[in-house]
Amino acid sequence: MGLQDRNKKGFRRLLRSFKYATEGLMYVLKNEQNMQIHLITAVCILVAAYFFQLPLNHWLILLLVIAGMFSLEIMNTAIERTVDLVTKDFHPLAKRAKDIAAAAVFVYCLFAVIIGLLLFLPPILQFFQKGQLLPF
Ligand SMILES: Nc1ncnc2c1ncn2[C@@H]1O[C@H](COP(=O)(O)OP(=O)(O)OP(=O)(O)O)[C@@H](O)[C@H]1O
Repeated sequence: MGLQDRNKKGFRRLLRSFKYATEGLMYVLKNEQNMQIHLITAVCILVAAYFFQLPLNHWLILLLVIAGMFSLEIMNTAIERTVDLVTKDFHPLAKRAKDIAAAAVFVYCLFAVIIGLLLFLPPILQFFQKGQLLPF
């Protein structure tokens, strides 16, 4: 979209916004190792949720946590690139901004792990108590 189109409204602008958002998503997926790790982890978690036949409300919690994780990593990358745009030199404030953005992802990750344990531990324990080899 040219900068002159910024104030235009309508379906075409909506489509363009979608295209740019997709480009941003593809960039993060291609270039950010952490995002690739989040993606692989999310797939494993969803496969595990399927095998352990988690109830719908647990699926909804998992999906919310995964969506939050992805969104936060994307915002973290946006902040990193913005800081790089402002300065390529070492600057204490650049360090602060990047470290704080990374801290947001870290805090979310910690709570995501706690939520994952709370959701998966009961079915895992039940699975071993039953002495089953496979949960299906
Ligand atoms: N311009 C800068 N000035 C001072 N410290 C910086 C600067 N750029 C990066 N750092 C420090 O280096 C760390 C790593 O920064 P970098 O931009 O490489 O991100 P990253 O940790 O590789 O993130 P990711 O792996 O998610 O891309 C930052 O958290 C910060 O502490």
